[in-house]
Amino acid sequence: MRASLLQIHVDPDESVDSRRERVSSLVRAQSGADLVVLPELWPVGAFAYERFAAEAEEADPATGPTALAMSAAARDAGVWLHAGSIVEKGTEGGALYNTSLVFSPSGELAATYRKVHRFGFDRGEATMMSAGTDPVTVPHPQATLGLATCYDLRFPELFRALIDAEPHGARVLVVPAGWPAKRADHWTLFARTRAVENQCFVLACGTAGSHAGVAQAGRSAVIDPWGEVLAESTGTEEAVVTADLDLSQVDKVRESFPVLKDRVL
Ligand SMILES: NC(=O)CCC(=O)C(=O)O
Repeated sequence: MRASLLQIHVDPDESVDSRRERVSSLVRAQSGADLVVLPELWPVGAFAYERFAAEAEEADPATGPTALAMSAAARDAGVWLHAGSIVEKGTEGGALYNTSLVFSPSGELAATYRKVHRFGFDRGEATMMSAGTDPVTVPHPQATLGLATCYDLRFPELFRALIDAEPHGARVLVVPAGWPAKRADHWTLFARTRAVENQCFVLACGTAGSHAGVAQAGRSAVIDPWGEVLAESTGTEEAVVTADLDLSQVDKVRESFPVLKDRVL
């Protein structure tokens, strides 16, 4: 599986429309990849709380501008696209969600995932967005994908639910994020930890730039089931991080070091 992570520069000087067009072109340039991944809330910025309500949109490509643009870009490139997340305008009484969108190469919306763990404690996303409730896996033809978003990375029990999902547990964990530079070491530490403890690939795709005064970590990475970093962005600028995943490594690592079988609880 060839995976390309697009570490998008998000900054308030660029309009959402312009960024949407630019990101669509970047996705179209990835034809040949088996999976393209975008970061969390790249249209608006993960910390631009004051713009969440105004930029909220529908997850349906028939009505939501980001969903429509990403559906078309996935189809034109002929790729599976994890389009990162949007501020989703839910149908339930004005609720907002941090919702990831996954498109198949035909442009069909194959899955949505509403972020379960909201960041901010008593402010920001935690007070403005509603929480998702369900772990989501996606049947990519080469490997089942498990979805998580940014702050979710701090909650290992979600990842256990993804690898234990029926009928097929996740083998590639996809984590779009808008992770701040000041906690960049946590981002890389947790991404590698989730790979090692679940004996899975982890695709960790962050943003570049700075929005709402929060400088972003960048440091997107592709990590294998032994915890080795196959490819990464060492800088904080916009970047494309590409790696070829040997998916047979998941079974090889699980068989040669069968730690998952020793779980008691
Ligand atoms: N957007 C987020 O979920 C930020 C998470 C974060 O900053 C952290 O976990 O630290």
